[in-house]
Amino acid sequence: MTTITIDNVSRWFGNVVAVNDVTMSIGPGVTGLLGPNGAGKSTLINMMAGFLAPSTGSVTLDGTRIWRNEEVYHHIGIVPEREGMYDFLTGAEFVLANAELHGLPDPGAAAHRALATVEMAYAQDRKIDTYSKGMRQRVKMASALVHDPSVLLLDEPFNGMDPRQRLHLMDLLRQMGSDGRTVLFSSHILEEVEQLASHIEVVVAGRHAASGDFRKIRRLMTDRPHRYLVRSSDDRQLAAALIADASTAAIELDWSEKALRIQAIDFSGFTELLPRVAREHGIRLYTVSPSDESLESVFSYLVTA
Ligand SMILES: Nc1ncnc2c1ncn2[C@@H]1O[C@H](COP(=O)(O)OP(=O)(O)OP(=O)(O)O)[C@@H](O)[C@H]1O
Repeated sequence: MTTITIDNVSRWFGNVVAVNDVTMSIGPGVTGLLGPNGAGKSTLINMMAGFLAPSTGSVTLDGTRIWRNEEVYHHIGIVPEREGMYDFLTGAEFVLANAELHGLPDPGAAAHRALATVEMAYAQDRKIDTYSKGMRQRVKMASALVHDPSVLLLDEPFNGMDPRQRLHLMDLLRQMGSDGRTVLFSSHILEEVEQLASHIEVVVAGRHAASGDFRKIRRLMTDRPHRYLVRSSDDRQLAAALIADASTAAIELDWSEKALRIQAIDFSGFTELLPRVAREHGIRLYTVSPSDESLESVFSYLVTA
C-alpha cells in the first residue's frame, strides 16, 4: 500500500479553517510538503496518519479510508513534530513498546532491526533523557519504522538538527524513498525540500498552492513579480530609463525613503537591465535591495497566481 489520496479535504477547528479543499496524491519516493508556519501541514499529516478525521472529503491509502481503520495503520509510520517521548525509557525500550503496540510476532527482533536502520544500536540501552536532539529524532524514526510500514510521514523532521544530523537523516530518507516506500516530510524551508524531495507539494493558508518537481516550484517562485528598493545618484533619470524596458512593470518615487520602488516582471531580465542602464547613463547605484523576499510573500504569490 503506497499511494495516499487526499480528495477535496477540508478540516476546521471551531471557526479556524486549517485545511481548505485540498486535493493531492502522494506516491512512492520522497515528497516534500512545503509551506510557511500555520499553512496546515501538520493538520494534513495528522489526517494522513489517521490521527484526525477530515471535516469533509476523504483521505485514503490505495483507496482504503484511513480514519478509524486499524488495518491501514499497520502500513503507516509517523514521526510527529512534538517530542512526546518517555525520557525515563531507554531507546530500545521506547521502540520495543511501539513494536508491542503493533502486536508484532517478534517485537524484540523488530525493535533491534529498526534501531540498526537508524544507526542507534550503539546507544539503544541509554536513557532517552541522555540523548541529543538528533539521537531523539532517530529513535522516533526507529519507532515509526518498527512495523516496516510502506508509508512514512515526518512532521518537520529537520527542526533543531545540526548540519551533520541533517545530512544523515536526508540519506536515510532518500534510501527509504528509493526502496519504494512513500516518504512524506513537511518543512517551511525551500532549500531543505529541494535537496531531498523528488516531488514537492506546496500549501499556503490551508490551500494547495502548487505541485511539481523542485525546478517547477523554483521557477514559479522566481518568475513572480519582484519588488526592489533602489537608491542612486539620479533616481529620476534611472526611473525613466528603466520604465522603457518591458521587464519593468512599475516604478514609484518614494519621497520618505528617498528611493525608487520598482516592480520587475522578469527576474533575470531585470537583474541584467539595472546595472546596464546605470552604466549607460553614468548613474551610480547606492542601494539595491529586494523588498518582498519574505517566505510568506513568495508563498502568497503562489496562491493568488
Ligand atoms: N487542534 C487545533 N485547534 C485549533 N486550531 C488548530 C488546531 N490545530 C491546528 N490549528 C490551526 O490550524 C492552522 C494550521 O495549523 P497546522 O499546525 O496544521 O499548520 P502547520 O503548517 O503545520 O504550521 P506549523 O509549521 O507552525 O506547525 C493554524 O491556524 C492553527 O492554529
